[in-house]
Amino acid sequence: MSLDTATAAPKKTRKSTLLELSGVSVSFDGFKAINNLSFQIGEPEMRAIIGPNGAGKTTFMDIITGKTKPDEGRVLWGDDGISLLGLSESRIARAGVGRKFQKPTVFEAQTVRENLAMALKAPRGPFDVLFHKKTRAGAEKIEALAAQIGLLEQLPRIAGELSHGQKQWLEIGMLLAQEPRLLLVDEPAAGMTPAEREKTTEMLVEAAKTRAVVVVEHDMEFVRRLNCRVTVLNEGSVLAEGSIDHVTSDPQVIEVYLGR
Ligand SMILES: Nc1ncnc2c1ncn2[C@@H]1O[C@H](COP(=O)(O)OP(=O)(O)OP(=O)(O)O)[C@@H](O)[C@H]1O
Repeated sequence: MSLDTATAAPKKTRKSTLLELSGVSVSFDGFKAINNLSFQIGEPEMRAIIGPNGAGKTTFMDIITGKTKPDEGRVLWGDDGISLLGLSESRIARAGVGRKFQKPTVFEAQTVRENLAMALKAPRGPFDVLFHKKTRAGAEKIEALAAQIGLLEQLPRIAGELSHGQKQWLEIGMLLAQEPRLLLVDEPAAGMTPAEREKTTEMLVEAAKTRAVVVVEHDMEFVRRLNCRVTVLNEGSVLAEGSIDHVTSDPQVIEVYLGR
């Protein structure tokens, strides 16, 4: 070992943890939808979540965004490990958690440009008032975002005229405009053509270079192309975690999910 290597500061080899859930449980009418769940994601990182219907995937995301408060456990966020449990949904959104639901929710009567402009100007948070003022920097940012989501040519179009896939990308762009540190994406590939799926993969992989991205998806080919660590949920807990090859060869995963 050279002197230089020996005296150099230790290299940061691990991603820092952005979000950590530990021992989280939540029951609905006595039914444990989430059962002693522990989960960690770093920044940046891409993570896929798979699991059978009713495994708790939606509830897991609802807990992160503050829509559902757990009965037990901890949900810690950011460099200082602050608890998200006492925070409202809009406060959590402002802290940097963005969520993309399965159904696209863009402003159909506005153009693609207007949709992105509103998202850029909007204070972070689902119910905050939208207001906007045109600036040169804003126009450049809109174009950069549109390029990122493959909609540069579509900027003047009314969002309602876009294809399903394009609407999904527009919404991803609107979320990225808010610069979330964690982006939660629910079944992005649903209803998309193979070409659209491929573009969506590229977009998410790119987004995950600078932030944490959690993708809940049933389409295993799509998950494989994300080329990331996979967490398998079942009955509200983590059943398996690791590479796609690791989890898809796990006999328990095959039994509860893949072998259906
Ligand atoms: N508000 C609620 N009240 C009662 N039960 C609920 C509620 N929300 C979820 N559940 C139940 O908790 C379990 C987990 O549901 P969840 O929607 O989180 O699963 P999921 O993995 O997202 O399923 P899917 O793949 O079908 O979307 C299910 O059995 C569901 O019926």
